[in-house]
Amino acid sequence: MSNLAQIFKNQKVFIPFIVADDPDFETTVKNITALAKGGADIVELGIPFSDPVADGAVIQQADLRAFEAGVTTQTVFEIVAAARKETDVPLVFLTYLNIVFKYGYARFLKKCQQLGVSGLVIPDLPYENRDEIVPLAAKYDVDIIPLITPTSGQRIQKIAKAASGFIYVVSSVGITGERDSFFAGLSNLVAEIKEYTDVPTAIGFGIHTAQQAAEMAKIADGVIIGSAIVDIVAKEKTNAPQALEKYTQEICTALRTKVEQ
Ligand SMILES: O=P(O)(O)OC[C@@H](O)[C@@H](O)c1c[nH]c2ccccc12
Repeated sequence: MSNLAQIFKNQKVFIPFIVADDPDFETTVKNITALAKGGADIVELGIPFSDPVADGAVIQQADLRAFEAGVTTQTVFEIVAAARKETDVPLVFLTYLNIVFKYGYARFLKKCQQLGVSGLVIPDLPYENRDEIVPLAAKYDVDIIPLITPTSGQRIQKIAKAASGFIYVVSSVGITGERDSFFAGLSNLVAEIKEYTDVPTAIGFGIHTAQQAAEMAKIADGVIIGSAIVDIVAKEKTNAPQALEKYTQEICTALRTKVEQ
């Protein structure tokens, strides 16, 4: 079982997402540390990309702020190295494939291994193209986290069977951003995945309140929140670390008490 999968063994898992270098290097390092302190089990760090096709406005704006700060893939690795002096929280990257390709697959994966980045979520890598990176990633102990969406249909079985780390279950059809309702068949979708694999599941897309997080944790093994957190970073700027720690505590309390009592 991979390091990431192990994290899901004992409790519902919370995975907050932030964009690297939004709004700057130092704040990102502090934000990662604050999320860990607040109780995050895994931090998902987004590598800014010029064509983030799966992202809504909030994350697109965050990518632009990071570009203004001059972010490169190298900067993102430096941010992780700096954060690693403060925290050993498990990390995964959210990255579009081109960033990894451009850096060089082996070079990128080696860096991940050195810095303790345990997985990559690559939204524009379809199952059918996984051989592009999955076998190489395995050599560096990096899980490529597959996404399953409400439209995955016939492909669910093969995606689930080939998964490692955890499976990212997309809560609704569309792009990232806060929502008030989710795909109605979500619990059936997760149940179907569970027929094929023991690899844990985490639901993301649209979740922003503690109540929603608790509901999702009844369905899956973990919950991912991005836009709501990125929004806090945008509003609080250099005060973001405190605000993120508090928000993370609230979500973790909702996941671990309401659901499991
Ligand atoms: O922002 P939301 O709706 O809370 O969704 C999580 C999400 O931000 C994060 O996992 C993510 C950011 N960009 C993505 C692109 C594709 C899939 C997932 C993501």
